[in-house]
Amino acid sequence: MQQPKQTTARKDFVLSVEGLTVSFDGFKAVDDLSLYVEEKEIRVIIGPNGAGKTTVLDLICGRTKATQGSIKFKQKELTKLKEHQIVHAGVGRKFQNPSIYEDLTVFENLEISYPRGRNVWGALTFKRDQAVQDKIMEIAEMVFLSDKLHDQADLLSHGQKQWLEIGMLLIQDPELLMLDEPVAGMSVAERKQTAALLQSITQQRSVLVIEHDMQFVEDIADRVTVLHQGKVLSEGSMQRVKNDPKVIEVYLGH
Ligand SMILES: Nc1ncnc2c1ncn2[C@@H]1O[C@H](COP(=O)(O)OP(=O)(O)OP(=O)(O)O)[C@@H](O)[C@H]1O
Repeated sequence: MQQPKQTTARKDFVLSVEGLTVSFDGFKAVDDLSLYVEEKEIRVIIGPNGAGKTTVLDLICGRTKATQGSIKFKQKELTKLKEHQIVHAGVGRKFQNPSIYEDLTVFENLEISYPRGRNVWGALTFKRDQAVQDKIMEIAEMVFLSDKLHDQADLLSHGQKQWLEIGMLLIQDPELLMLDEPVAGMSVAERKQTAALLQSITQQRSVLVIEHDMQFVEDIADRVTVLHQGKVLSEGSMQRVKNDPKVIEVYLGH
């Protein structure tokens, strides 16, 4: 039988996770997981609490080190890299709570995130040349904040803060964007706008999302991976997984 760890990642997958395992004191939070994400795909990971969803994102972004297995991003092995090297390779990660600078304006938050000015001093003192300005305008428009550019970030609504953080990741031009429950706490209108935002992001990039809101998942997902006890329980279109008796039993039926 062919072992997953010995297979070679296909070139057209932006992300190939194979045989990924992490044990915490003998407990396998992620257990021999394989997952393949295509270019420009929106993949949603769903599953019950404790299934290992957040741990998978932690492993991909290097926050948690794998016990076994491989994570290839465009042929580059991520399990050997440090968190900042993974960001540099083109993987952006948004956590559940927005980490924006509340006392800076929307413009300044985006400017600080521009790759040329990674630290606060560098970002605030470097010349605001036209290319940076143009990029900030483009991203602000994409994340529905062009009329808020000069507002201080703490004045934004919860949803707008989430969009700003997505904008701060987009300005770094990642090829893979990972989002942990991006619409939690958002209004219905904001959820719809976020779905549109993800569609526009995947014109150029791939997105990996953890989400519990099934309507949102249905609106955005190209494919859905259902995790259960650290393993893939089911995978495919939303239509397919929501009719899968195993998924209904452990997750959707509750
Ligand atoms: N650093 C850690 N040390 C020990 N156990 C951990 C650690 N991180 C996660 N776990 C355990 O691994 C399991 C998977 O957790 P994880 O947060 O990935 O689940 P999840 O699917 O994201 O759940 P939820 O939907 O509740 O966020 C849980 O049982 C959790 O307690």
